[in-house]
Amino acid sequence: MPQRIRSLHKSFRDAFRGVAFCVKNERNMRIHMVVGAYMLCFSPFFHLSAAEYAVLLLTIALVLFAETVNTAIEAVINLQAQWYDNLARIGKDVAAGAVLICAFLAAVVGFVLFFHPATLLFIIEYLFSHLFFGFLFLVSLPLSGVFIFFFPFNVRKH
Ligand SMILES: Nc1ncnc2c1ncn2[C@@H]1O[C@H](COP(=O)(O)OP(=O)(O)OP(=O)(O)O)[C@@H](O)[C@H]1O
Repeated sequence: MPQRIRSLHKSFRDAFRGVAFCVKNERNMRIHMVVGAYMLCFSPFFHLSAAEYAVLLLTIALVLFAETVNTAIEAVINLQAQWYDNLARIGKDVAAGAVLICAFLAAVVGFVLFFHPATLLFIIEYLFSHLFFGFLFLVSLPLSGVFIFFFPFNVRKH
């Protein structure tokens, strides 16, 4: 493999490893992923426009971005501050605050795009009348819980 391709391949591999680290070690990351996945799965019921889909995708990406940057900041702070340190606390609190702001924004976007009581009722009826999808939805709930709280099952932090 030529050197340039190899270095491109390596940078992608490193970036994927970073994302995988967040998914394995950050429960909040898994919560954001599950919520984002449900939003995308149910979005066809809401007949979103292209612009609304763009807002939805950007919002999901923003929350995942904030969580990954928060994880990176935590790791760098841990490298420097092994013990209690006021600046370390401020750095971690501010980074967590950035995630909170993005999650709050995502909740508002979700409310604006998806709070249509008639459509929500239709979805419930749909899940009851289409047993396959109803079954899939029911099965997805405990699986999501297991993914959020128990994944990756046997990997220790760091
Ligand atoms: N070295 C430290 N010195 C002072 N306070 C700290 C230190 N490490 C962590 N803290 C405090 O504990 C909080 C949680 O830090 P921790 O490293 O456990 O992050 P976390 O629980 O993984 O956070 P998140 O849920 O955002 O990923 C921080 O927001 C900070 O207030």
